[in-house]
Amino acid sequence: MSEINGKVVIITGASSGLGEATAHRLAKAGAKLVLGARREERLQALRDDIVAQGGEAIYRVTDVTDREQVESLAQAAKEAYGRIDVLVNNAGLMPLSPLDQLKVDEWDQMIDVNIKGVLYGVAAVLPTMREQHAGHIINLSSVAGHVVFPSAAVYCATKYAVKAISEGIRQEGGEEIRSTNISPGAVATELTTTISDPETAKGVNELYEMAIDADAVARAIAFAIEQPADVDINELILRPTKQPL
Ligand SMILES: NC(=O)C1=CN([C@@H]2O[C@H](COP(=O)(O)OP(=O)(O)OC[C@H]3O[C@@H](n4cnc5c(N)ncnc54)[C@H](OP(=O)(O)O)[C@@H]3O)[C@@H](O)[C@H]2O)C=CC1
Ligand SMILES: O=CCS(=O)(=O)O
Repeated sequence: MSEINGKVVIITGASSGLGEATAHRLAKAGAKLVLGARREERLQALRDDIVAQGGEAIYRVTDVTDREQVESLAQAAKEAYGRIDVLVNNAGLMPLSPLDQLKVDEWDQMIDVNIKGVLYGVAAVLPTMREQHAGHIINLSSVAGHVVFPSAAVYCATKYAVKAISEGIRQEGGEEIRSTNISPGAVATELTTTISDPETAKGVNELYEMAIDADAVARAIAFAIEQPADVDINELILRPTKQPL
């Protein structure tokens, strides 16, 4: 039986894309899921789908920029299932644009969701994982957390930050807390819809013609979780085979 079976897994940004695909894959492997995002109707549909297929899931409407809401998501996991085994810190957005356009509100939003949201997730689960003497935090960085490219300075900065946070968790986690940094390249999701600059959107959408399916990332996440407790998969980079970046 898979190591995933019976594990309590919180997923932020579960209402679409990688979060949704991961929820489906982990539910099939027997995980007990706690789903968070802002769009309730999407979460409800996902929960219903998982339950209809014999899986276990609850959801809480969660904006990861609000620390109290992230704490409530973790609390819901403990109330429903008694523990937290894994947090998939996945919620994120990518409104790319050249720095000269000074889209400072979008810079703020990326910092709030992609960095502070991840940290609020860590703060919400770490005390419980310490009490349990076990836990696993999986953060969604990106290829953009390894290379910088034009129009992506702030997005890349957030994903480099996520990579640093993952390594910090690994170093401080000791024997108890596993830390996995997942860095995908182009994956077909709703991510590019957050780009408000038409020129940038055009270029990115051309790159994303090669995008791979979200389940590719879900499989990588499942691979990290299903390792035995003494094996910590720290870093996974996965791209479309033909992605040059
Ligand atoms: N797709 C790709 O090519 C790649 C994606 N990634 C990363 O993967 C992660 C998931 O993105 P992906 O699935 O592709 O994109 P999607 O746009 O499909 O999903 C993003 C998810 O984040 C949620 N979200 C956004 N803002 C908030 C918020 N304030 N609070 C809570 N949830 C929020 C959205 O839910 P809702 O709007 O309902 O709140 C949605 O469920 C991101 O961190 C992204 O940077 C990394 C590399 C490549
Ligand atoms: O996060 C996005 C993936 S890529 O466009 O940087 O490869």
